[in-house]
Amino acid sequence: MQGLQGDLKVPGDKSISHRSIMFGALAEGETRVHDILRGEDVLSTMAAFRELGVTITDNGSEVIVEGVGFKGLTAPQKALDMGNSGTSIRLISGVLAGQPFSTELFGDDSLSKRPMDRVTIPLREMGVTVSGQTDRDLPPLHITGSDQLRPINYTLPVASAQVKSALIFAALQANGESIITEKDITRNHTEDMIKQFGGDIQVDGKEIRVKGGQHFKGTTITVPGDISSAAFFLVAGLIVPNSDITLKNVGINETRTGIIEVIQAMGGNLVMSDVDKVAKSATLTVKTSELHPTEISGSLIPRLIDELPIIALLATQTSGTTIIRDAEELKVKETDRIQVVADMLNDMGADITPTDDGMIIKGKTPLHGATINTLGDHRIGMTAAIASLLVAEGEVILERAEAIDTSYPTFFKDLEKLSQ
Ligand SMILES: O=C(O)C1=C[C@@H](OP(=O)(O)O)[C@@H](O)[C@H](O)C1
Ligand SMILES: C=C(OP(=O)(O)O)C(=O)O
Repeated sequence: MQGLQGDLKVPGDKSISHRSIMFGALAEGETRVHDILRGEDVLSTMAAFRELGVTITDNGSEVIVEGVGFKGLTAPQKALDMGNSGTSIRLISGVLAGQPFSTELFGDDSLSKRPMDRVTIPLREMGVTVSGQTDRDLPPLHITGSDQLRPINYTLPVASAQVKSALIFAALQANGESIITEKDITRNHTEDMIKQFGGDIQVDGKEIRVKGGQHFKGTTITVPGDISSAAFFLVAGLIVPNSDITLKNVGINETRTGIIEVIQAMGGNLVMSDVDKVAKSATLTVKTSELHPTEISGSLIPRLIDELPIIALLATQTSGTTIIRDAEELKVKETDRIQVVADMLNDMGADITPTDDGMIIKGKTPLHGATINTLGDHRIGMTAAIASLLVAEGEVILERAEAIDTSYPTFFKDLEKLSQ
């Protein structure tokens, strides 16, 4: 089998890209964003802020956001389309919490099945009027914010950076100091960015303190590559025979590097170089490796939550049984990623038992061709595409492959580059 060879700069981090638009809009003055991810989800965030009266221009080399400050957003003329993006709808709900006008937020079929009660419950406590569909507050959401928000002291019932970030955006507009306590530490890009925009936030382990009434100043942001996108090629490099690939400028924020720890625990040949501690990025080189199983659970889960579909594929090529626990959050992503990943890889010959909060994966299993439908989930699509590289018999037909544009529009071009 011909291996994957060469190097690649993976596209910008999706979480940081969303937030650079949001903070840029809420800051005073201009923000310039380099290497932003131009994936569908981030385009949804950009379109929403344009509807809220913010001028955002993309000249091809950088995105320029003309900040209006927390008081400068204007009521949108139409409902805001959040597309497929959980991050957009939940974080924007927190922004709108402090805006004294009404907004409707809606999304595609997948987003319309995702629970929003995790943000609406605490936002109501702060004084926001918000309603959704069914008892889980599914989208569409109708939000009427308040310019007299009460601060909140809230312990998150789920480990979710989206809920945490929505509450931080609301807290920044409240009358006083809020205390937000995490269930487990999750990605901290919102906290990092508040500091980059000249604001103040106190973090002590899982406890976060935020004062309302802050002013942010526009700045320049360079978005590092997305480790969640790099993950597909890290795994490909480890499991496709005769591979040796280098991924440059990959974000290595400590709240996102769970996959690196899993690869190391499995004995994978991964080398990190060119570490830039300020930009929080590095070069990662992987080579085809013999792997042994590990258990993936507890506080590691939020640090690799979006990588679990491709980690499941990795585990199918590992000699022994890999166990994933404590990952029930996977059920409320773009699809039920426990069931959909197990079904897809089992259809290709894997041995995966889905459980209530994870998977039991027995390896190594050879994989064969199958028809796979992404069901509109980008990470399912990319996992299937990498799995197809191992298929010796039959072919993989990928239906609804366009879902991949959500987070990685140049995925197939990059795969082709490494396949030459
Ligand atoms: O805050 C963010 O940018 C994200 C948080 C995670 O979601 P949860 O907060 O629902 O875990 C992750 O799955 C998503 O892709 C991006
Ligand atoms: C879960 C994801 O994104 P979101 O929640 O923003 O839709 C993801 O990118 O895997």
